Amino acid sequence: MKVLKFGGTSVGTVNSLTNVKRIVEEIPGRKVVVVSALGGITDLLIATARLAVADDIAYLDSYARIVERHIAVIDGVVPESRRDATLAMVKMMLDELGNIFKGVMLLHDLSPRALDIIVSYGERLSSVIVSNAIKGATHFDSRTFIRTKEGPHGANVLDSELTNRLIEEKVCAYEWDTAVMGGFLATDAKGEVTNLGRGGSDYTAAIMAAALDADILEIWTDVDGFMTADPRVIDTAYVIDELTYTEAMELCNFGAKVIYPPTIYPVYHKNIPILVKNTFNPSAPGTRISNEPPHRKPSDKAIKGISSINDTCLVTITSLCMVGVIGVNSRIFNALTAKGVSVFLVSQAASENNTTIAVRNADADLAVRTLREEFATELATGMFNDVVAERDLATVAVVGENMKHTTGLAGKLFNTVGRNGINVIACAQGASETNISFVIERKSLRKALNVIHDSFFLSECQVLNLFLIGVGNVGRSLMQQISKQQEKLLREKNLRINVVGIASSKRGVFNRDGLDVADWRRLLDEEGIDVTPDIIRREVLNMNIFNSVFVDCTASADVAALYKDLLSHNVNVVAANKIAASGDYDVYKELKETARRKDVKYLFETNVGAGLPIINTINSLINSGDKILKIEAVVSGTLNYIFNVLAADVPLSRAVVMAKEAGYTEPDPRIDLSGKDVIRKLVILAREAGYEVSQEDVEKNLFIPEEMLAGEADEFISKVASLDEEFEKMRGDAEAAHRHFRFVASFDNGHLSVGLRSVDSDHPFYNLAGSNNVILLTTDRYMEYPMVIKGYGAGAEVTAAGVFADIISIANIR
Ligand SMILES: NC(=O)C1=CN([C@@H]2O[C@H](COP(=O)(O)OP(=O)(O)OC[C@H]3O[C@@H](n4cnc5c(N)ncnc54)[C@H](OP(=O)(O)O)[C@@H]3O)[C@@H](O)[C@H]2O)C=CC1
Ligand SMILES: N[C@@H](CC=O)C(=O)O
Repeated sequence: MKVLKFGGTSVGTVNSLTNVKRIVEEIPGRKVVVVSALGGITDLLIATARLAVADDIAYLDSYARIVERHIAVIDGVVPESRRDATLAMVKMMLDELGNIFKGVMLLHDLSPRALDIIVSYGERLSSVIVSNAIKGATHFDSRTFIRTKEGPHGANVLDSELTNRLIEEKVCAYEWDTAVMGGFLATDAKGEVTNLGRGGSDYTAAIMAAALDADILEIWTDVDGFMTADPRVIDTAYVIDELTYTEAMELCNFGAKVIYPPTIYPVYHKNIPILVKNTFNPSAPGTRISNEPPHRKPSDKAIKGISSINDTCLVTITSLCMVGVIGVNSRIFNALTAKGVSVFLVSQAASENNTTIAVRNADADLAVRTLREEFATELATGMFNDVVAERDLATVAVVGENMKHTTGLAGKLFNTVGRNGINVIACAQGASETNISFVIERKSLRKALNVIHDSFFLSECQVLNLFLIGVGNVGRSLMQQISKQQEKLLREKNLRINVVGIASSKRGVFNRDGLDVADWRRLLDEEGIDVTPDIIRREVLNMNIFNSVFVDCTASADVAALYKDLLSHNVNVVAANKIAASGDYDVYKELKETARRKDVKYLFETNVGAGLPIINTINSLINSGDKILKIEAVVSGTLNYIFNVLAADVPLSRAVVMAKEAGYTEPDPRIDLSGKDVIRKLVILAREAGYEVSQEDVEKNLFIPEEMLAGEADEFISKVASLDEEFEKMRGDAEAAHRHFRFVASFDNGHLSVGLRSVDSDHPFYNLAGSNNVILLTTDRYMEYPMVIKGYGAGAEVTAAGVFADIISIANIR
C-alpha cells in the first residue's frame, strides 16, 4: 500500500489538481491520499480572521476570495456526477466558516482555539474536494483519529498510542480502495480541534504510513526532490537521488524545506522508504529516502548536501572559573529550556573556559537575559565575564553519511572557506560525523555555499569568477580566447570561466551571474557604470564572490595599487601589468607574502617574455634547490622587432610606429624605447631568482637621449625621427660587419645592466627573428650549457594566452 501526500501547491489550482487526480488514479491497489489546504488558503484564513477581529470590514472580501477559490476548483476537477453534492457540502462548510468570522468580529475575540478551528477549514475543505475529484475515493475526517496531547511548554504533540488505535478503528475497519483525508488536522482529548503544526500534512502522511505498514510514503511537492543546495543561491545545485533517513533529517531540519522534519521519524522506525516527487514533473525520479540506499558506492561523494540558515546569533559565556567545574552547561541549558529558547548549535572548547550556543536572532535577547539571570552571582563577583551575543550571522551545515569514511574532509572544508576569506566563528561536529556545522558572517553565506558546493564536486564543474580589467590589445585578445575556449573547458575539464566584471579606464560592468564576453563592448557601453580604480575595488570586494580572480591587463599604477587590498580579501590576482612586480621591493615582497598567507595566487608570468614560461621555470629551478647565477636575455619584443625591421627604407621612426601597430609596445612606447620595460623585466627576473634588487640597481646604457622622452607620448614619434639618420648609419655599419643589434639585459654575479650591443653570428642572440625573446639561464645545474628559453616575446595573442594560462592554473586542473 502507498501513502501519498500532496502539498498546497499540488492542490492549489485546477491544473495541479488535475495532475493529482491522474497520478492517484493510475496507481493500482489501495492507497491513502493526504492533502494540504489549497495553496495559499491557510495564510488567507489567518489573514481574514485577523481582519475580522480588528473589526475591519475588508474581511468580507477576503472571505469571498476563499469561497471563490474553492468553488472554482470544484467546477474544474470534480466530475459532473458528483459536482452538485460536493458543492452543497463545501458551501455548507464555507457558510459555517463565514459565521465563525462574523462571530470573531462581533466578539472582538480571536483565541488560539478559535484560530485553530478557522485554520482547520483549509484541509477539511480541500480533502472533501479531492475525495470527490478522484474516482472511487472515500473521504475520512482525520480529526476523528489523529489525536494530540499537551507536550512541553503547552505545545500539542502527537499521542501516538491513541492515534494508532483510532486509525485501526476509524480507518482500517472499513473497506476502501482510495482513502482521502486532510493532513495537519487533529483533535485533543476533549475533542477540540488542534493541529500538528505548520507543515504537519507531511507528518499526518508519515503517521498513516507507519500505522498502516505502507510499502512507501510518497511526498508530492513542487520540486524534483532534495537538492544538493538551495538552487536560488547555487544555480548548479542538482537533485540528490538517494538519501538515508539521517541525511534527510539533517538537511530538512536545517534549511531545506522539502519535507517537514518530524515526518521522518514514524517511517524511519518501520523502515518505510520515502519518495519525494514533483506533482508538476511526475516523470522525474525524485529523491528516495531509506535506511540504506541500495546503490551506495564507495565512489559516492562524501557530502550529500549543504543547507544553511541565515538567522543565527551566537551567545557566548566565558570564564576562567568554568574550567573543570561540573554543572555549568547543565545550568545554561536548563535555564534556556525553562524559557523555551531553542539552541541549534553548541560549541565548547576542551579547556571548558567558554560555551557558545547558536539561537535564532529573535531569541537572542531572551537568551542573554536568561543567562545573565542564571549566572547573576558569578557575574556580580566577576567570576564570569558578561554574556555576549553576536548577531546577524549565518550557519552552514554540510551533510553526508559518507563523511565518516573520509579522512581530511573537515580540513579541506575549512581550508576551502578560509582560502576564500571566510572566517569561521564557531563550529560543531558530532561523533556521528554526518553533519559539520559552522557559523560565519551572514554577508559571506552565499560565497561559502558556492565555494563548498564547487569544491566538493557537488557542482558539475569548478568555477572561476573573473574580473577583467583593461580591454586594450591584451584584454581584448584575452576575451576572444575565453569566449572561444569557455565551452571546451566546461565540457572537457569541468571548469566554468565566469566573467563577472569587465572594465576599461572609464567604464565598468559587473554582474555576479556572469557576463557574455563576446558582447563585452555593448555591455560596457550600454550597461556599464563610470569607474575609477577605487570604484572597481569596491565592486570587486562588494560582490564578495568565491574563487575570484582579478586580471589586470592595464599598464596602470593605480590599478596595480589595488592588489594588496584584493589579495588581503582573498581575491587572486593575475597581472600582465608589470608595475607591481618591478616597483618598490617591499611592496613586491608584501604582495607575495599576502598571497601566501591568504592562500591565494599572485601570478605575473607574462611580465617577462609574454607567453614564454620564464618565471615558472625560474620558480621551479629555485624550488628544487638550484641557484640562478647568471641571466642574459633579450626581453624586449618591441626593441628586437625594431632592430630586425630597420632597413634602408625603414627608418627608426617608422619601425617604432610599426611595433606599436603590431601590438608589441607598451601603451606608451617610450617605456620600451627608454629601456624602462627591459629594466622592469630584469628586476623581476632577478627578484624571482631570489635577489633583493630594485630598478635603481640597474646600470643603464641607453640609446635614446633623456630629453627626447620628456613631454607628451604623441610627440615622441616625431622627435624620434631626428635619430633616423644616426640609426641608419649604425645599421649600415653593423650589416657590413655581419652583426646584429640586440638590447640585452644581464644579471651577473649580483650586477644588473641593460644596454644595446651588437652581436656577431656566433652569439646565441644573433638569430632572433621578429619580436622574439631569448633568455639564457646559468645555474648551479645548468652551468656549462645554460638553459635557453626562446620564442615569441610580445604581442597581444601570446600575452593573452599567457594570462589565460595563469588564470587556469588557479583552478589546478590537468
Ligand atoms: N603587448 C604585449 O605584448 C604585452 C603586454 N603586457 C602588458 O599588458 C598590459 C596591457 O597592454 P596592452 O593591452 O598592450 O595595452 P593597451 O593600451 O592596449 O590597453 C590598456 C587597457 O588598460 C585600460 N586602462 C588603463 N588605465 C586603466 C585604469 N585605471 N582602470 C581600468 N582600465 C585601465 C585601458 O582603458 P581604455 O581602453 O579606457 O584606455 C585599456 O583598455 C601592459 O601592462 C603591458 O605591459 C605584458 C606582456 C606583453
Ligand atoms: N612592450 C613589451 C611587451 C611585452 O612585455 C615588449 O615589447 O616586450
